[in-house]
Amino acid sequence: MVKLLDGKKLSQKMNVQMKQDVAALATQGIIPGLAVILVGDDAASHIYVRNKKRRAEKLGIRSVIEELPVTTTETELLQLIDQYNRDPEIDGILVQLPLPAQIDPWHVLLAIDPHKDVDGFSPVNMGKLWSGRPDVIACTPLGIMKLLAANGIDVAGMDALVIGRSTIVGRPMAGLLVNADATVTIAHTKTNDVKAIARRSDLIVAACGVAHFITADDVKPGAVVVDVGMDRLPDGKLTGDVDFEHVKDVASAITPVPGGVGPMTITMLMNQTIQLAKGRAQRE
Ligand SMILES: Nc1nc2c(c(=O)[nH]1)N[C@@H](CN(C=O)c1ccc(C(=O)N[C@@H](CCC(=O)O)C(=O)O)cc1)CN2
Repeated sequence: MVKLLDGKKLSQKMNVQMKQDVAALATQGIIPGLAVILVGDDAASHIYVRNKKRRAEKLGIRSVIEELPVTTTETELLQLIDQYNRDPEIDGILVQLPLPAQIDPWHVLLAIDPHKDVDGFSPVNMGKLWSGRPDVIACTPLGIMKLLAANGIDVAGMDALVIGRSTIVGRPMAGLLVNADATVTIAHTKTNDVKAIARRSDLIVAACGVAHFITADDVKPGAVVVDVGMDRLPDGKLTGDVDFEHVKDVASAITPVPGGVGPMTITMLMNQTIQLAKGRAQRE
């Protein structure tokens, strides 16, 4: 029987601990603070940001949502980041991606104080991860590691394939897997025969943004399959990079879309905001 890696269920379970952590911080006079900056009109980003706000409210985290027009300049955005870098009641700063073309995401990542970089995308935090000394970690890959661990899946010794080399998922995912003693291949658009690599992998993390890219023929029997994709079928239905209906008959464990990796992303964001607030409590 295939094991369903249910991110919604694990998120609900983690809510209990997070609420306790927030209550404990409150006794020290600390309310975790999260600043979320959204530039532009991307419809999906607006939904994600709204969900982050709701989730923060439920947990007792103070969230500040900045919705900036699509015409915002890089200088204006960097000034706002600087304001939150200096705000003692803000523990985490997140700039929702993607950004409009006039803003260079690299400049944004350099501007966020690494101690408040709740996304873990800044070069300091990415460097720490790849140095085997992780601090703040990108939420989606961290959520995947939690989901695997919560389901008793130890990646040590596994041949793992990460499809995609983005800052949000592929690169930090590979770093986490290496740190957990997996042998990792990162595939990208120029990789020769990614499907052949998939067929010999014990773990596949698909983050390529192509609906149903991984089919049952690409999966070794018993492999673990993690789907980070959020793609739309021609009928508008949300699906992933993995052909779930057929791959579930070959894999030993698999994440659904929706309800797998996605919910864990927001859960880890909340958890890391709380962890950063705990750091503030220790310093004060
Ligand atoms: N600064 C960041 N930008 C972006 C990140 C990020 O981690 N940091 N990740 C994504 C978007 N994202 C959070 O920001 C995100 C995407 C999807 C989900 C989610 O819960 N998905 C649901 C399905 C939702 C739907 O029905 O459309 C699921 O998979 O079950 C959460 C967070 C890009 N930008």
